[in-house]
Parts: sequence; structure tokens; C-alpha cells
Amino acid sequence: MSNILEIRNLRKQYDKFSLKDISFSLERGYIMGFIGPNGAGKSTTIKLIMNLIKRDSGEIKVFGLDNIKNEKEIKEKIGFVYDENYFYEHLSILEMKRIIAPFYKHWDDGTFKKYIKDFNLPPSRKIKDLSKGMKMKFSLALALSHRAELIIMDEPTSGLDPVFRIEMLEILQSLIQDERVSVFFSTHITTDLEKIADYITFINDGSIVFSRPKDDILESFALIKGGKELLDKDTRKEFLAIKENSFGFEALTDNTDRIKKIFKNEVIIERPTLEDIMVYTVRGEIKCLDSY
Ligand SMILES: Nc1ncnc2c1ncn2[C@@H]1O[C@H](COP(=O)(O)OP(=O)(O)OP(=O)(O)O)[C@@H](O)[C@H]1O
Repeated sequence: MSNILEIRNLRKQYDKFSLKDISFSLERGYIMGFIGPNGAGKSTTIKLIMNLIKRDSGEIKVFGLDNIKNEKEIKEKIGFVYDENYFYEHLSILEMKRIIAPFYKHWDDGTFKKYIKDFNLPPSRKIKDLSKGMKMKFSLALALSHRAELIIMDEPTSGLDPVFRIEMLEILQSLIQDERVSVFFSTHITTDLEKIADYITFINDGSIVFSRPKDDILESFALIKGGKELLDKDTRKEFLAIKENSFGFEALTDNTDRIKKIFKNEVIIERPTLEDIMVYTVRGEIKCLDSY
């Protein structure tokens, strides 16, 4: 299988934050969700892929090519949807499109018109008068109109109404029916990923916690619920993270068999959501610092 995106030992240092040698890859024909708490490094990673900021070290390959040496060629085939505005505010949708279209060899005006219509975008409305959701739709329409093979989006569904969010997820899913196309997008809305992602890459404090198929992740973790009396110094160590209240505990494990062996049927075992996995993992690390 060929990787459409490959990141190896990528490093970027800011004053108070560092992206720490991150590595992951995405195959052609799949959707990867990029999740992590605020300030984890998602936008930094996306900006590095798009060569909007300079990496300190490491390697980024898109379509097998170095993203800096082959920037022009690569960007022809990337559809980039970004939540910060990079349009000329005083221009209308149509005027802005006329400026952007000539940059792409494979621009398809028919496709653009179709999306503008589907997305209910008024062509003569000025960019500055568009809502956040409309700007996002416009950005997506542009990205989809030049036969991009890799769609990269930074929080595309934030600020969108639920109806369009679902519609957009369906559009993304239909895109990968064409097996040439992959989608990489960051989001805080983990339920969106549960619906459409094939792979999940989870970043926390500048490090990759995991980058794996979604189904594997959901199957390999479990939420364990039990009475407080089951927790002691030794049993606590069996969990990745624990949440306690006056009645009992809830904890995350990635080794259900071992938990079953230790606690037999004294605990309840449930399937976690991606949000559970994310919240427990982030808090769990804090807890480790506190308790050991
Ligand atoms: N130009 C910069 N100079 C210094 N620090 C920066 C700069 N850009 C980002 N950072 C810091 O890098 C860290 C990671 O930011 P980043 O925007 O990548 O996070 P994120 O995961 O996208 O967060 P969010 O979910 O809130 O959008 C943050 O602590 C941020 O303050």
C-alpha cells in the first residue's frame, strides 16, 4: 500500500511547546482523524505539512515527495481547508474563485459551481459578509474543485450547524470512494470520527499517543467500573487512568484479559468511546505525575 502522507521524526520547538519527534503515516484511500486536547500540536503539525512554518528536523513526504523541495507540485494535489481566513475579505465568492482557480492545472469549474449550489453559497456575497460556516463551505468547495488527492482540514466541522456537519461528513466519506483520495483532518468532535474515520492519530503535549485503525482502538481499550474497595496500591497500577468518586471507580485499560483475570466478575467491562479514551489518557498522565 502506498502512503499518501508520511511523517518521520518531525520536530518543532517553540518557546513553551515542542513537537517531539512525531511519526505517523496515512495510506491512499482512507480517512484519518487527528485528535488531541487544546494546544496539543495539531495545527502546528498541519502547518508543517503545508510548509506554512519551518520544521526544525524530520521528514514530511506527501505523495512520496518531500513537502518543501516539491511544494508546488504537491500543493496542486492537496485540498486545504483551514479555519483561519486566508481570503481577501473585500472580494465576493466568485471574484475570489477567479483569483484562486488559475493556480491549479486541474481546476474544474463545473465541480465548483455544483458545490456552490449544493452548499447554498451566494456567489456574489463578499467574503467579509459570510458566516464562519459559509467560509468553511467555500473553502471546502475550492478544495474539492481541483481534483485534490489529499484533503487536509484543520477543524473543519467546528462552528458548523449539525445538519451541514453531517452533510460534510457524508461528502468526505463519498470522496474516498475514489480510492486515490485520502482525507486528514483535525477535530475536537470525536463522534464525527466515530462515524467516518478509518484511522485515528492522537497527539498529546506534542507527542503521538497512538496512530492506529479506529476499530482496533475501540476494541483494544475498555472502561472498567467497580467498587472502591477493589482499588489498592497494586491494583491501581493495572489501569492507564482512574476516575474515582465516593461510590466507586471508572478506569481505562488496554489489557482487558488481565483485568478479567484479576477482578473476575467483580467489575463491569464496557466499550469506551473515543472521547473516553482521549479524556482518560490526557488526565491519566496528569494523575501519574500526581501519584507516583
Ligand atoms: N508561533 C508560535 N509561537 C510560539 N508558540 C506557538 C506558536 N504557534 C503555536 N504555539 C504554541 O504551540 C502549542 C500547540 O499549538 P497548536 O495550535 O498546534 O495546538 P492545537 O492542538 O492545534 O490546539 P487547538 O485544539 O486549541 O487548536 C500551543 O501551546 C501554542 O501556544
